[in-house]
Amino acid sequence: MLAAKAVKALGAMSGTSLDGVDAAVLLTDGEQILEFGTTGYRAYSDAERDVLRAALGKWQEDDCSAAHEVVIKAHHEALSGFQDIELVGFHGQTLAHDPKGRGTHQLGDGAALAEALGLPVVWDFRSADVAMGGEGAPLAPFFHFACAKWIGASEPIAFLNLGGVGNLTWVDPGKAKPEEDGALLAFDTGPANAPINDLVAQRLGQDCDRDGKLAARGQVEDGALELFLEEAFFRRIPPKSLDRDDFSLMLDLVRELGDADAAATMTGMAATAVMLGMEHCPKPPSKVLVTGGGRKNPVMMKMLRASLDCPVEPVESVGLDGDMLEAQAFAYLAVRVARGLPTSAPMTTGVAAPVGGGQISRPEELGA
Ligand SMILES: Nc1ncnc2c1ncn2[C@@H]1O[C@H](COP(=O)(O)OP(=O)(O)OP(=O)(O)O)[C@@H](O)[C@H]1O
Ligand SMILES: CC(=O)N[C@H]1[C@@H]2OC[C@@H](O2)[C@@H](O)[C@@H]1O[C@H](C)C(=O)O
Repeated sequence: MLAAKAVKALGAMSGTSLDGVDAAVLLTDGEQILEFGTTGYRAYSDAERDVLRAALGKWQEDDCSAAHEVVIKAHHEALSGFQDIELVGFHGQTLAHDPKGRGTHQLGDGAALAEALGLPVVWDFRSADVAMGGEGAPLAPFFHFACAKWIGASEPIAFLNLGGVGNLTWVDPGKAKPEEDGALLAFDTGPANAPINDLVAQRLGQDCDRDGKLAARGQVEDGALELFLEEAFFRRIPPKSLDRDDFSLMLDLVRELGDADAAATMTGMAATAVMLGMEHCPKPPSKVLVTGGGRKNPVMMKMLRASLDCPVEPVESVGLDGDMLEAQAFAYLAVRVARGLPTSAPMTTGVAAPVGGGQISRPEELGA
């Protein structure tokens, strides 16, 4: 059999924290990571972020035309400066996620982006999984499996993404393929940065609790934490996923607290949710590698280290880039889609059988 061709793919992620578009190049055959490439970031302006925020929770494209313009413009700018790209993986902006009800909504027409960039674009990664009974999220786990191989892991490890929402992937690197039974277990752990961002935005007009400085001055309020942990979500057996605002009750739980105690309590809620999630893993991981913006919050990292029984390190400790892992993941998944390989499996999303999500749009000049 011929070896699969290596593809220079460009992935783009606009995450739930609404900070901007991450872009990253990856050379891959859709199985192995062959080389990490250049990266880019295009921040949303405050005005753009307000437009996106106003569109959260919306399902109809007609109700989101201003947000759609923002998403396409920002991605066009974020993705334009790269050389020799063969394929783009475009996640889009999640506006709403209700896999057992209305479905999942990632704003962004990949066909429009393909025309704008003059490149084939893989997009709509989550719908096929949801249509087959899956959660449609998280989708980075197949890439985490490839990362575990790339770093030469020999023991089970976990990747923890602390974005707006948190998600955990337990990996057994001894398995040959990610869709194999026992290779992966993945799920959203709970809210991570999104509610903290919302808290400091409402109370202080800031975009995040930078370096955990506010939380560091406060105390976790145990009563609020206990009420939070009563949420049925934490008792659900994974795979399971969340919408960005599923836990908006958190703001009510800390309403009476001062700013520092409220930030500390919310940070504690995110860390404790991870600890509870860890109990679902088939066996304890040898370490937890943390990716996403939350790894830059020392208070969050300290709380995680205090509550987990294994080393907790940023992914940089193994040579990965925690700001770009999700963008790289969608470059990787795009190549898998192009090759007809699955992108999720029963133990990553709860889907009935391994499935390849995503559709490919080619610009007219390349032929549809
Ligand atoms: N220095 C820092 N101190 C504290 N928090 C930080 C810092 N840097 C980033 N963050 C937090 O990380 C968030 C961005 O994280 P990330 O880019 O991983 O999220 P995302 O990709 O938008 O979300 P998701 O993974 O849920 O889609 C910021 O909104 C902020 O809350
Ligand atoms: C529906 C959706 O967009 N979910 C995001 C969100 O942000 C983190 C977590 O919740 C994860 O489930 C997912 O993103 C990552 C990239 C994923 O699919 O792996």
